[in-house]
Parts: sequence; C-alpha cells; structure tokens
Amino acid sequence: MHAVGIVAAAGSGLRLGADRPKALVPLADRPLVCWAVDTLRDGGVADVVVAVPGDELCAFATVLPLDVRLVVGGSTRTASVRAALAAVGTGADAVLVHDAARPLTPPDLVVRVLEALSAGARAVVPVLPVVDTTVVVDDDGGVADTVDRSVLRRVQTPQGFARDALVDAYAWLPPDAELTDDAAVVRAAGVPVATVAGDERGAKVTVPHDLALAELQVSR
Ligand SMILES: Nc1ccn([C@@H]2O[C@H](COP(=O)(O)OP(=O)(O)OP(=O)(O)O)[C@@H](O)[C@H]2O)c(=O)n1
Ligand SMILES: C[C@](O)(CO)[C@H](O)COP(=O)(O)O
Repeated sequence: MHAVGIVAAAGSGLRLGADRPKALVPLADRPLVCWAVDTLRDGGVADVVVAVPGDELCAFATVLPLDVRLVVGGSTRTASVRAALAAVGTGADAVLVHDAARPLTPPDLVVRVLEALSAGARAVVPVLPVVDTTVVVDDDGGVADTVDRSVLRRVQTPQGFARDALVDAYAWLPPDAELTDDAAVVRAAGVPVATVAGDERGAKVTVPHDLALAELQVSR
C-alpha cells in the first residue's frame, strides 16, 4: 500500500497565543510541525505534504526537510486539508491526515491506522475513552443532564483513508463547508468510519498548558 501523509499546519493557534503560527512554535527547540512530520515518517509514511499559512512559506521551508512538499492552506482546517489533498497524486492508495498540533503522537499509532486500512477499512480514526463525568449544561450554565460517556470517544489524528474515498468526499463537500475533522467529511459523504486505539501521548497542543505538558514529556 502506498500511503501519503498530509500535515495540517496552516492554523494560527489563537488559543495558544504564541508570537508565531502554532506549527512553528518550538517544543524542545524543534517546531511542532517537524515533530508531526517525523511521526508520519517513523510510522512508515515517507511522502508528506504540509499545508502552511500563505505568508509563512519561507519559514516552513527553512525548518522542514527538502523532500516535504508545501502547499498554501486555507482559512479553515477543512480548506487546508482540501488544498493538500489536491497535491496527492493518483498513485497513492491511502492518505493519512495528521495535525501539526499533535507533536508527540507515537509512530505506533500511524502503524495501527495503516494496518486497519490494509485490512480493508475505507476510513479509520484513533480514539480514546472519555475519562471524566460529562454533562450537558443549559443556557445559564446549570447542569441539565449527565451523559452516558460509555459510548463517547475523543478523536485524534492521524486519520487514515482510502485515497479515493477521501477525494470523492471532499469533491462532494460544498467549497465553504467547515467540519471539525476529515472523518466527519467522509462520514457526511456516507463512508463508514472505523476506530483504532488512540494514545494519550498524541494529545493536541491547544492552550499554553498543553505545551508545558509536552515539554515535560520530552524532558523525562
Ligand atoms: N486554517 C487552518 C486551521 C487549522 N489548521 C491545522 O489544524 C490543526 C488543528 O487545529 P487547531 O489545533 O484547532 O489549530 P488552530 O486553528 O491553529 O488553533 P486555534 O483554533 O487556537 O486558532 C492544527 O495543526 C492547525 O495548524 C490548518 O491547517 N488550517
Ligand atoms: C482534527 C482534530 O484534531 C480531531 O480531534 C480536531 O478536530 C482539530 O480541531 P479542533 O478545532 O481543536 O477541534
């Protein structure tokens, strides 16, 4: 199976509040995007396309290996993945879409996703259980209900797809649609999505506390 990796790295990282786009923020002196590309490559996906902010092409080209292809992303994650997908050739059987914002995802997770695709899944996402009691709140912030969390999962990346399923789903999706992840795109187009076990180390760096935790993880 020939798999191509996409790294969504074109976000600004407003919630992190750094002085540069989040994907360029260093973790142990290396930009987050470099960690994410390494995860894909160490997991067996050598051919990688990275979606970056249009005004930061040079900065990303400086920090990434020469054989990583860069494309200009869009104003939403959905638009960025759509742009990167257009650069994936028809020779690929599978596409793995990963977040630059998940720097410490272990390569084992890439392997699990690839194995599920090889076994016949058309779409697969890594998931983790919800470990806290989870509630619904009303408009005033009061607790309205407690949810049955046994059926809930937290979704991570990389998410893997048969290339034709992902391409067809994005072609079907309206140009301005914004969905939270790529599994939602293919599911909306009618493709069943399988799951594999995620990994807590693949947590997303969203707010400053997440970056502090990641720094602790790499310093151990
Ligand atoms: N227009 C966008 C928005 C997000 N992403 C990428 O999608 C991943 C997950 O997004 P998130 O962590 O929510 O990043 P930001 O949108 O940058 O964060 P924020 O919402 O805090 O601004 C990140 O690797 C981010 O770079 C992207 O490629 N293009
Ligand atoms: C794709 C994702 O990482 C899956 O958990 C996530 O949806 C990214 O964006 P979000 O805006 O932080 O939900």
